[in-house]
This record gives sequence, structure tokens and C-alpha cells, in this order.
Amino acid sequence: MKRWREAECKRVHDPFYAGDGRKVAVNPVEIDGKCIRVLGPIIVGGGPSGLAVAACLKKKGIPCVVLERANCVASLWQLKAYDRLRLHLPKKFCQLPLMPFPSWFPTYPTKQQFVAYLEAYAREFGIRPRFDEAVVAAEWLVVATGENAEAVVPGFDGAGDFKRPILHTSLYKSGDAFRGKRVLVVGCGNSGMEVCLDLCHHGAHPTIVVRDSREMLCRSTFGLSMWLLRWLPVRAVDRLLLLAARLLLGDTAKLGLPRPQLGPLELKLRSGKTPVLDVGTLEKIKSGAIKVRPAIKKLMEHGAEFTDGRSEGFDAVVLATGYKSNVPYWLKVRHHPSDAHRETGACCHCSDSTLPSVGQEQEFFSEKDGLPRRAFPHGWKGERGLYAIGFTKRGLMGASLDATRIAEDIERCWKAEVKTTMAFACPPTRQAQE
Ligand SMILES: Cc1cc2nc3c(=O)[nH]c(=O)nc-3n(C[C@H](O)[C@H](O)[C@H](O)COP(=O)(O)OP(=O)(O)OC[C@H]3O[C@@H](n4cnc5c(N)ncnc54)[C@H](O)[C@@H]3O)c2cc1C
Ligand SMILES: NC(=O)C1=CN([C@@H]2O[C@H](COP(=O)(O)OP(=O)(O)OC[C@H]3O[C@@H](n4cnc5c(N)ncnc54)[C@H](OP(=O)(O)O)[C@@H]3O)[C@@H](O)[C@H]2O)C=CC1
Ligand SMILES: O=C(O)C(=O)Cc1c[nH]c2ccccc12
Repeated sequence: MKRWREAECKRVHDPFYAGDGRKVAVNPVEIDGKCIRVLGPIIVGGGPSGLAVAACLKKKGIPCVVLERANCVASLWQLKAYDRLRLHLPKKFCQLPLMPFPSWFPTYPTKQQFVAYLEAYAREFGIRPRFDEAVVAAEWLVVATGENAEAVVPGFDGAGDFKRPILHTSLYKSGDAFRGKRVLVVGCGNSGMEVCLDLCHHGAHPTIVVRDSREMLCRSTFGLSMWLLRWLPVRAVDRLLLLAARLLLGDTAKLGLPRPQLGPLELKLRSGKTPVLDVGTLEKIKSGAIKVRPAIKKLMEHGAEFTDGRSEGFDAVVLATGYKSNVPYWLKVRHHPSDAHRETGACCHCSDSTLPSVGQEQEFFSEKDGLPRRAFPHGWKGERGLYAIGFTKRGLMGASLDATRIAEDIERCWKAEVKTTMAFACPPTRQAQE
């Protein structure tokens, strides 16, 4: 991968308002010290979310520019995912708006198939992201940088003493590199569970750290649960899912994997914690091929000590400790003079008071976790042209929903804006449009 060039995007004006209050369609952005004029919205992030919203905009005839820090679309999938990864929800829950997956794709497409689909999607809608542009500061945009922008790398007592490799799952490709090795996998989400299975398949000896509870479901029950949700409340579906899990997977608590208090869907909706959709790991835990240990107390020169007092030797540590958003590092929210007077959440471009209210809140994204402060389904729209896609903790389904809403909202503003621009006879400069 080429080194990322840093693009500093600064808002020169509000998106649709010039300094004198007149509306303008052109969004000026500073990249590498040069000011370019972009006709239409700027989308930061060329993953599934960025592509989805760009496609919905293009379909409506609204041009946009996608800025992507990596040198390809869907860098999470192309550069940071292990070889054996597949979609873990059936494909109909993962397709982006306006273009279904090919019918000949399997129910759970492989990473390569998903990437091929995304590349075809970008081609179909004429989306050509500007690659190697890492946005380090920006103020008016569609934020599509994802919930998984940065790896979570926790510190452990004694981490400096451990003299062997420690790597995050975003760098893990295959168990081939660990043949015959004792590998400590920290974290029991979908990544940790699948990496353990992969290690088994490659003749390594994995131990998984489960510091808390984790919900586990059979992958095949996801489609059923979506169907049941049409008629039954979440809690009732959860009860059925747990019954199915108990019958198909057995009592996971006996294996060192206690289940949480809340049901799987309720937990997902409330906290975003994705249940593990088992792809065969549990069998390996049952057979003893994968060992389960509680939280790490400390790392030592050749191994780890756990909170149950046991110490064991390891040749490598894989951190399957998850991801976080990077929005607080680069998105600068500047206060607007009109904020003090605004009581409602009406769209400032088109006076639609039915849109979600942001009240007096100044900051759309939380500094703490980099996610929109407003709960689903209200977290997609901020103030004065700030939008967020792909932060719903609802995977690709959530991103598709956001894309449709954002494009519709921008279209309304765009139409109002085009009328005004024509009235002012002030055509936008077309220098950096697609
Ligand atoms: C291993 C894994 C498997 C998953 N499997 C599924 C699944 O099967 N089904 C499902 O529904 N969901 C799944 N998810 C959830 C996942 O969030 C989505 O699949 C999807 O990738 C989200 O798309 P996104 O575009 O929002 O984010 P991303 O795919 O993360 O794309 C964001 C893009 O923004 C770029 N970017 C970040 N910061 C900047 C910046 N400052 N400047 C410029 N560019 C930037 C990144 O390089 C990246 O390309 C999975 C997640 C992971 C980690
Ligand atoms: N398509 C597919 O097959 C796959 C999909 N995914 C998706 O990718 C996203 C990210 O998944 P994943 O990478 O598993 O991350 P998750 O955030 O889901 O899981 C991280 C795990 O690490 C644990 N953890 C974090 N810090 C520590 C620590 N200091 N000590 C011990 N344990 C720790 C967490 O424990 P705790 O819960 O206690 O905080 C949690 O169990 C999810 O949405 C997932 O569904 C991932 C892999 C495969
Ligand atoms: O893979 C992910 O991160 C997802 O969030 C996909 C997803 C959306 N809703 C769910 C409910 C149960 C399990 C996975 C998902």
C-alpha cells in the first residue's frame, strides 16, 4: 500500500451558504494546500457506506467526491481482513441499495466476492474515489469512515516483557504463519472466535481469553430471526433464538462462555455487541482443540498469567479486541452563529421541521467513542450538511438505510439550492466534480 497522503479539508464556507447568506452549490476543500471546488457533497471514506451514499446521490443526479485514505475501495475488507472471512449474514441482508448481489453468489459470499461486488458497484455508478487522501481535519461532509476505522489495542501489565509477536486481528491473514505455535487470542467476538478456528485448521494451538460473557448463535438462525421480527417483539424472538442456540450449541457457559443477561437481539440493539455467529469454533472448544481462559492478569516474558491464577507459555498473542471510530481525531465541529437562536431541528436548507431534531446539542459525534450521540434511527443527520453513515451498529443493513435517507435529504436541499442558484444566476465552478 502506498503511504497515505494527508489531505487537510477545511470548510471555507458552510456547504450551501456563502458568507453573505447567499446559497452556493460549490463546496471548497483544501487538499495539500490547494483549494479545489467540489460540486456537491464530499464523502469521507470509500468503504461500503461511502459507496452506497455516493451511488444513491449519483442516481439522483447529484455529483459528489469520495475521499479514501487507502489506495482501494473497502480497505477494511481488502487490507485488514483475514483470508477466510465471509459475510456472516445471508447476502440479502448485506447488499447495498440499488444493486443486488449476483444470483450465483453463495448465501454467505467470500471476502473476495464481496470486494468484487463493491468494485462492480463503484463502476456501475461511476464512482471514482480519490485514493490516498486521509482526511485529517474537515467540517462539512458525509462521514463514512466507519465504526471500524482504528484497531483497539489494549495495554496489559507486563506487555513490554513479552518478547514474542503481538498483533491485532486487522493484521492477521492466516494461521499458516503460526503452525505448531501456542497462540493466545484475546477477545471472543466474531474475529477472536474465527481466528481460533483458522489457527486450528493450520495446526496451531489456540487459547481464547473470555473476560466477560458473550452471546453465541448459529449462523443459520439469523435469517429466521429477521423473519420472526415481522410478527413478534424482540424479546420473544430472543427467547426463540436462545432455545434454538441451546438445542444446537448446548450450554456454552459450561465451556467458559457464559451468556449475558440480555437476549442476543436486545443486546445488539442496546449496546451494539454483535452475537458470535458460530462457524464451527464451538465444536473445537468442545473437543479441547481450543482452550478457554479468563481475563489476563499480566503478560510475562514467555507467556501470560490469568485472573484465575494460572500461568501458561505462549509463542504469540493475537488481539481480537475490536475496533473504534476515528471521527474525533479529524472532524472539527465549528459553532455556527445561528445555533444560539435555533430551537428546532428543522433542516436549515429546506426548512423541513419533520427532520430529527438536534436541539441545542453542539456536537453531533461523541468525543468518547466517535459515534453519533443520537440513538438510532436519528444518528444520520447533523447540522448544516453534516451526515453520518455506517454508525448504527447494524452492519451493512444499517448503512444501506442511512444511504437512502441521506441521499433523499441531500436531494431536497440540492433541489432547493439549484432553484436559488439559478435565481441568482450564479453557476457553480466545476473543477473537481465527478
Ligand atoms: C471483519 C469484519 C467483518 C464484518 N462482516 C460483516 C458482515 O458479514 N455483515 C455485516 O452486515 N457487517 C459486517 N461487518 C461490519 C462492517 O462494519 C461492515 O461490513 C462494513 O465494512 C462497514 O462499512 P463502512 O463503509 O461503514 O466502513 P469501512 O468498511 O470501515 O470503510 C470506511 C473507509 O473509510 C476510510 N477512512 C477512515 N478514516 C479515513 C479518513 N480520515 N480519511 C479518508 N478515509 C478514511 C477507511 O480506509 C475505509 O476504507 C464486518 C466488520 C468487520 C471488521
Ligand atoms: N463476517 C464475519 O464473519 C465477521 C464479522 N465481524 C464483525 O466485525 C466487528 C468487530 O468484531 P471483533 O473484531 O470481533 O470485535 P468485537 O468488538 O466484537 O469484540 C472484541 C472482543 O474483545 C474483547 N476485549 C476487548 N478488550 C479486551 C481486553 N483488554 N481483554 C480481554 N478482552 C478484551 C471484548 O470483550 P468485552 O465484550 O468484554 O468488551 C470482546 O469480546 C463486529 O461487528 C463483528 O460482528 C468480525 C469478524 C468476522
Ligand atoms: O457484523 C456485524 O457487525 C453486524 O452488525 C451485522 C449484524 C446486524 N445485526 C445483527 C444482529 C445479530 C448479528 C449480527 C448482526
